[in-house]
Amino acid sequence: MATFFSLYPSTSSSLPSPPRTPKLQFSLLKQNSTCIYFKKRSLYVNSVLSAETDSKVPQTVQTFWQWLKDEGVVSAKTPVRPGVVPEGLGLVATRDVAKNEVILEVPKKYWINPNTVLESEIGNVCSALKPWISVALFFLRERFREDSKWKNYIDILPEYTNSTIFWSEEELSEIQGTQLLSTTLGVKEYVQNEFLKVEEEIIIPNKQLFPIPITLDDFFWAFGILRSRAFSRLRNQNLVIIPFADLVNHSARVTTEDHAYEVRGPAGLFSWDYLFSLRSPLPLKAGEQVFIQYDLNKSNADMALDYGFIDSKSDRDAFTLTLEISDSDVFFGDKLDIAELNGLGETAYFDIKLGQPLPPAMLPYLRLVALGGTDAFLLESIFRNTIWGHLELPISRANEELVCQVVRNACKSALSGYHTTIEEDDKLKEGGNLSPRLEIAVGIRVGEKKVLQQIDDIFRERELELDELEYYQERRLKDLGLVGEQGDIIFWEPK
Ligand SMILES: C[S@@+](CC[C@H](N)C(=O)[O-])C[C@H]1O[C@@H](n2cnc3c(N)ncnc32)[C@H](O)[C@@H]1O
Repeated sequence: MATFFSLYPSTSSSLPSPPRTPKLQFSLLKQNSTCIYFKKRSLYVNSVLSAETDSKVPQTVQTFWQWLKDEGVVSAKTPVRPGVVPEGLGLVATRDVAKNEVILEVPKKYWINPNTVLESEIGNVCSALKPWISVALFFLRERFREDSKWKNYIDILPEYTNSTIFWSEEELSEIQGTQLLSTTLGVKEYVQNEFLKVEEEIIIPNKQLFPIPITLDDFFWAFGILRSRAFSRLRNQNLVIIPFADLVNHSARVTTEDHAYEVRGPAGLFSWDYLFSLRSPLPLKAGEQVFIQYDLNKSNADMALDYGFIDSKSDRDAFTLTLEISDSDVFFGDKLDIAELNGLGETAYFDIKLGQPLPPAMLPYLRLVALGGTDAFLLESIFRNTIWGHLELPISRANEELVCQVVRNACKSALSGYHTTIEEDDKLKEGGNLSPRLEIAVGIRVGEKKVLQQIDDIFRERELELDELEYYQERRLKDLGLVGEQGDIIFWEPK
């Protein structure tokens, strides 16, 4: 049966998720937080060209295409070919293609996943490794082998992308103050630590399997390849690279994600196998490029880190607020208990998107964290089953005011960490002519600032309404029938 999946989403894949980024001041609120470069194929052409017919398609791509033909993966009926496109390499239609028509099928024996590694010569030494690390080592070993079965494929892979993990210090300074910078540095540190571990435990003790030294840069290359090209959510496949299918580029014009399926079908002359089957989400004319949607849920920061480009849709602009119950809070135990009863923890992450309302649990969590003083009675165990309902509405003026102040201060503090203003960035974007990496940097920093501004606006407006809001005590009196129409308190006088 067909299974829905998309290019590697950060949550369900075996690839590591980026570490959460550092925090803002005060434990109430903490902050988290087109193009591709090739070593062997030095090309950057702005037209859509296709293999075989075009001398600009590098020899490596021609050889890869011939290999796919020889192996029977493609035939004269295959309606796409690799082509040079603005995004690097891509898939180009060789004839008109209907919407949802199957454009390619790749048999399972050409997929690269942790099982491929297990069945290889390094399978024994890699079996206990994290899936992404074993696949990374596999790629690196195959990359250096002249007799590799995968040589024709590995030869067409880019040397690096515009992912922020490949940026120089100078380029990274353009995202100063952003959550993306903290995430990027966190990911780089994580990858480096994993490399040092695997080098000591696997690579060095098994020199016969890894005769050519593997450097940290090599390891980053493999990480970048997996991060930008792995498909996931395929049945039982959290991390899989599908050569040929991984040439497909992303377009925001595609708004659905269900283009790829795992099917059973003929895989060669006499055999059947699982096939990775890709459909074109858009109708195409001959010569046009195939696009898919990589992941509707990724923020622009995720896209910049994983793929090295960002999308123009504003709801990709996001900022993650990290809230925390301080362990020095006298009510720490009760607050944690309440948070856990409601599916949250000592630390909670809230992804806020431009133009979207705040996540529903954010205000209750903020009120919980800020709860104290005369409101602390609500933390008593008799309220445990009803407290979250109370927290969904304002508790007291003091509590609501504290929440507003803390959020606004945190937003202001975060906004002061960027080295440019929204206006300056908007001007740079309008001017155009930015290098691909600067375009990402400007897009990310202006997007984050706009979200922070949006959060600040929400809590500024709330501050202005503090006198009009209805708080817990009034609601309680109303429930007891002790407040009149005008909000006046009805005193019960015994007859
Ligand atoms: C799965 S690969 C697609 C094939 C790739 N273009 C190549 O040359 O090998 C994903 C990479 O393609 C590039 N890419 C895909 N869609 C893009 C887009 N809309 N804008 C810019 N680059 C894109 C990025 O470098 C990304 O990391």
